[in-house]
Amino acid sequence: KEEEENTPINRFQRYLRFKTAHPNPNYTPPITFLIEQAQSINLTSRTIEFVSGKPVLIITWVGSKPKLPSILLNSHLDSVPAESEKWIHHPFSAHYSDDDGKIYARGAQDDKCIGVQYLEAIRSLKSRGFVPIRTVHISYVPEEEIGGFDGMSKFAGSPEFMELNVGFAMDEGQANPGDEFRVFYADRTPWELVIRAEGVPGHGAKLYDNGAMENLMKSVELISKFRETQFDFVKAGKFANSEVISVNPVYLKAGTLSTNGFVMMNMQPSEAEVGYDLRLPPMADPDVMRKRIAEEWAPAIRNMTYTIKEKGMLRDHLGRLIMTPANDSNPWWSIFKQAVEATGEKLAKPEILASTTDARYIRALGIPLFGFSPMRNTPILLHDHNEFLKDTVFMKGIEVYESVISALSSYEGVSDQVI
Ligand code: MET
Ligand SMILES: [Zn+2]
Ligand SMILES: [Zn+2]
Repeated sequence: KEEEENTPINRFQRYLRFKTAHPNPNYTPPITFLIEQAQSINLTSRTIEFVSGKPVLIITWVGSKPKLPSILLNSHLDSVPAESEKWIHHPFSAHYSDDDGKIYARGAQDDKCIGVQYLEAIRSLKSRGFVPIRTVHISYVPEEEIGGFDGMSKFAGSPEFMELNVGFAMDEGQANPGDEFRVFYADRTPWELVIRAEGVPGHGAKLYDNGAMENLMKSVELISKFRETQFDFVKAGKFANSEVISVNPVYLKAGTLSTNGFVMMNMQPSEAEVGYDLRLPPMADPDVMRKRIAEEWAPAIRNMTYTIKEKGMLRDHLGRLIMTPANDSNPWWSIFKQAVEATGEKLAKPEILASTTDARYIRALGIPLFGFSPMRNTPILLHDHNEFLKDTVFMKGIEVYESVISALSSYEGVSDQVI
């Protein structure tokens, strides 16, 4: 038992058991745990609360040339909710069986694995006497799953972040069912699209034009057609999921309520509303999208209005697409790739991530960043039931990070210009 308590797997289980799932993440216990871990390997840590109750933790390993731009390894503390009754093991038990080696927990893949692997890799490098040239910072941020506004967005915009003098960063990626590790050089940008229709109400038995529901349904059909054309490119193998525009309905709201809370079934309502999760790849033209929404999906001539909440940006303040070059023009790419390959592993072709991470706030500052979660031969289970990671995959990830962190922190080159 005592032996078990000192293994990397056990430390991973302990981190997984903290309830940091929305809607009520409690960030204090995992931060206390991480600070203890940092102290056990003589790393310094500090916590900053940009928003009360939503702390950011920064753990630091000072390099021998601390004036060189640093390396930042980021992960988020929070996770999405889990419907425990639909799991085979409780999502916060971090159930681990020696038989199949699977560790079940919400956050096992997204993204508590990397949060622990960063520290375990450093623990191992330290035990071997490795000394970094560049300073390495590890950040743990809250609120990623709800957009990062009270987390990484505030952190990346702070003087404290500027002082870290970050030259290169890494953040979460995604699992691969195949043999290679995946790496991501950009994210898609999320838009929350809400479309509303208004019209005259009418008797449920009456056929008439320009009712709110009828007008909203017309738009829903048009949007479904657009969704289909995008999906067809994916199905035909022309583009990856992350290279097209996705638009998925997430709620519908309509109906006239009677006093007891039931919908009046004989009443065509005067208002109706639909909400979509829309994601744009970096190369998409947002103006074309806005025009399509204004003219086709929510035209004023059909008494429709809309709002778009852009939860990210496509370009940085200099008007450049927010992407990190994943080729030899970027020295960090070469160092990263070689470091992964030095462990006997292979990298898949660099990709755009279909979803969205806090990486966008760091890349927007002009800092090169790759998304990477070293999970291969692993089904993609983020936000799904029965999220798990195998012990062997977790342990291999530590070895890969040892190689990556030692290579990145040893780079003395001058190519530190913000790209
Ligand atoms: C909407 S901001 C990003 C939150 C989450 N990571 C997602 O991709 O949905
Ligand atoms: Zn994540
Ligand atoms: Zn997630």
